[in-house]
Amino acid sequence: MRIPNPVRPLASLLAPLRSLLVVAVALQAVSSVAAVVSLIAVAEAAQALLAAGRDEDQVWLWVAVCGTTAPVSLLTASAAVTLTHVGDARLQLRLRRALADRLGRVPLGWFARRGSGEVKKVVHDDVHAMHYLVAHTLLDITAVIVVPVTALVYLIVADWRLGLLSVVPLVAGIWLFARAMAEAGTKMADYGRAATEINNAVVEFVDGIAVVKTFGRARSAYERFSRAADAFHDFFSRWVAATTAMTTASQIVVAPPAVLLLVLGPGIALVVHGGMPAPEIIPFALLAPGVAGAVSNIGTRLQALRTGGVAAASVAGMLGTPPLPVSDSPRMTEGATVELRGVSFAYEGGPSVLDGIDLVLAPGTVTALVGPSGAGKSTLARLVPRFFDVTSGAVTVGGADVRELDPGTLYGLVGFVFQDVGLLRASVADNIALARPDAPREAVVEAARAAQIHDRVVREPAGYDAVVGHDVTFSLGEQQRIAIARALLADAPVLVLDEATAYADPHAEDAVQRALSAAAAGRTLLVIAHRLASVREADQIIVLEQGRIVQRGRHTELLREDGRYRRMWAAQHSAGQPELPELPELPELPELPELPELPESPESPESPERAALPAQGRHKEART
Ligand SMILES: Nc1ncnc2c1ncn2[C@@H]1O[C@H](COP(=O)(O)OP(=O)(O)OP(=O)(O)O)[C@@H](O)[C@H]1O
Repeated sequence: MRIPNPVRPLASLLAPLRSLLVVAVALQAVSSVAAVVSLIAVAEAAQALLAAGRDEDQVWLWVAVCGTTAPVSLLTASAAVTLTHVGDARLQLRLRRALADRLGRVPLGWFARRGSGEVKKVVHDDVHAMHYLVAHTLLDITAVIVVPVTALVYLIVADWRLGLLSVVPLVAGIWLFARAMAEAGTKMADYGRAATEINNAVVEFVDGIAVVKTFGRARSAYERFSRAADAFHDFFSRWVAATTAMTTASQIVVAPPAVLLLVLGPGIALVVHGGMPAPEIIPFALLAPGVAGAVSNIGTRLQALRTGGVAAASVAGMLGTPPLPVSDSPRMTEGATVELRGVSFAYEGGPSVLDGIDLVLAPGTVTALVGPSGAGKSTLARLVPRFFDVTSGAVTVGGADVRELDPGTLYGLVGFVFQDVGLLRASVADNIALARPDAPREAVVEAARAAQIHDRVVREPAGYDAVVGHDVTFSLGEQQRIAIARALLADAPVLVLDEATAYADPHAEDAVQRALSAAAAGRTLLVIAHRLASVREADQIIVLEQGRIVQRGRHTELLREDGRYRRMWAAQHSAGQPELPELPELPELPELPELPELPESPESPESPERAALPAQGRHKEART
């Protein structure tokens, strides 16, 4: 079996434990030698007993040697295992701390490309997978080497002819095992492919079960899984058939009966023909099976080494993730104006996603980002809290480039509510007070009221003490309102909201909009909106298309222009409101200058366009 390159990361991760592991391995070596010596002592005592002219002192001497080395072997083995476990506990703690530290310093955008499952696998599973390797495998490998070597040295000294014969099953076992593993090694990639195909088929089948069933595809999805399972079975059968003969042969030649037959047969012949005294055959009966027996455990040890090595490579890979560069001399900020100057951005190795963005977000104003799917709205919004660094240009908050701000300062300045809210398994109150754990309950409730989630929370018997995920499960819209409450309580002067109302139910949406308008007072608010109706009152609307700003202005101004915004508005209203036949007439909109003269809405005096829509239409605009 090929030991893959993960050995290098493994060695570097284990470097701080080197001296401890060296001592443990040395203790294990002593233990293995002592174990062999105690067997030698038994053999020698037996020979002394059976020898002509028995020397009783000699017998008792060997009994004493055995009585000493056996406990020494046990004690040193225990000490070695204790040391490796201590080292393993230290290593796990150190790795988990280092990983937590690194995860806290990588760009937030790094997480966007990875599922939480992948991060958990490395931080928990892979670190744990290294346990067996550090705590057990190193010692096992030491024993597998030291025991046969010590025994062979003794046997060769005792009788070189039978001693050399004892090497034969060992060498034959290793050769056959290596052949079996070489065969397995070439097929390892095929094994991985077959296993991945099954995985994908299962995930497709289970994840998409509702969709595939709805569209009558359950049978074909199941068939894909079935085909993958059959293919895996066929491959595995061929693989096992190809390697079984060699593996079995290697096990047979090192099995004690085979070894005894091979060594004792000629040994007895030697005794019969006077080539050696009969008692001298005893050490070979006792020790020769143990020499070759080491091979039978090699497979398990190598597999453990390989698994630990692969896990170490993942851990080392995550530890090697470049952290977000942090300025040595962080700048101070003044005010909460956000500015993007000549900003261009491309994801790593990808095409340009934003190009030449110039934008100023003034405190106390709401800026809405709109545009077709994939235009770059979320990307632009994420540049402000520095999920990613711009490719060129600069993003400034309070006059300071975000790259020159201390991350703590930046997150204190910029609050954000994105689509993936991520509530913690903690009480509702703790979830809301995440950024201000010492906030009084009244402040938490006030924020929840403003975010229109208070009524829902108090419907729970435990109210604000209900534990999310245990006592209460919130809908996506409710989760987002809790996140809004969290952002309001954090009271960051700049607030970035990505699809903040995407999941809100129609009844709550107007209220959330009002809460956000209130939150905007004095704040710099950047909102991504798919529903144009929700941002009609924004101070400026930025229309993005293919990463460029193609229009900017207020709602009424943009409707007057013959541009993307007006087409989007028309599309949303014609798609979402068949009851508004006049909306497809929007090309007539140059007459809109008349709009300010429309009667004011009683609920929303500053929104004449809103008042112009029939009440039922306000909630029915389709998303882009
Ligand atoms: N993490 C990422 N890695 C690589 N490319 C990405 C990543 N996130 C987004 N993109 C690409 O960047 C472009 C802009 O995506 P973005 O999510 O910013 O658009 P959007 O306007 O917010 O779209 P939507 O309205 O559908 O959410 C798309 O082509 C998208 O495929």
